[in-house]
Amino acid sequence: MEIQILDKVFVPYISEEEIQARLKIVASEMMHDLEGENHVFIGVLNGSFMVLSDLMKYYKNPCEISFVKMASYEGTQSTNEVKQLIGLDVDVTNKTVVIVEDIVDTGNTIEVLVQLFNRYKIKGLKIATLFHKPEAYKKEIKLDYIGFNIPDKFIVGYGLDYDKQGRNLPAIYQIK
Ligand SMILES: O=P(O)(O)OC[C@H]1O[C@H](OP(=O)(O)OP(=O)(O)O)[C@H](O)[C@@H]1O
Ligand code: HPA
Repeated sequence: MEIQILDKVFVPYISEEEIQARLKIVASEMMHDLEGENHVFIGVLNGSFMVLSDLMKYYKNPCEISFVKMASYEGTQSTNEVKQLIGLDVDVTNKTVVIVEDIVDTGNTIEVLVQLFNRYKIKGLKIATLFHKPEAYKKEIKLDYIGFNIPDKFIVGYGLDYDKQGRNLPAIYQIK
């Protein structure tokens, strides 16, 4: 069923069940790769609050979890300027850092995050994202875990907003 958020109409795109099934698979891949490693998951607020919460319910290795807050989008457009609004509050020294994003679109945000974490003496850096738009991606940075590759169309739900609305939807909707 179509939904309206502010001035835009969205159509159902990826269901709650499809998201949860994919998260279980990604969590088990991560558990295999990170076994025995001292590691910390870093969610990128606001968008990643839902994916990190659900992903961690399926993730059984001992680990730390924290968040940073970055923002670059206004409405449906990237501003090309990524601001850090809440900084890092965990010691990442000698740990493997796993950045968890809801979406990697142009790659502007992830580029700033990689620069940020490379300033610390970390053991390694991995990037996980639930959604990725390969056609919009402008960077060379490798993404280690991708939930869904999607076309270059604006989506909303499951943490992702349109003008601050729609983050609470449990499924993903695509702009009509
Ligand atoms: O690859 P990019 O083009 O940089 O887009 C991806 C970023 O955009 C969104 O964040 P946004 O800046 O909208 O902030 P939010 O998480 O608070 O919604 C999303 O959560 C990613 O962090
Ligand atoms: O498609 C999108 N939807 C919501 N937020 C976003 N941030 C980057 N791309 C998107």
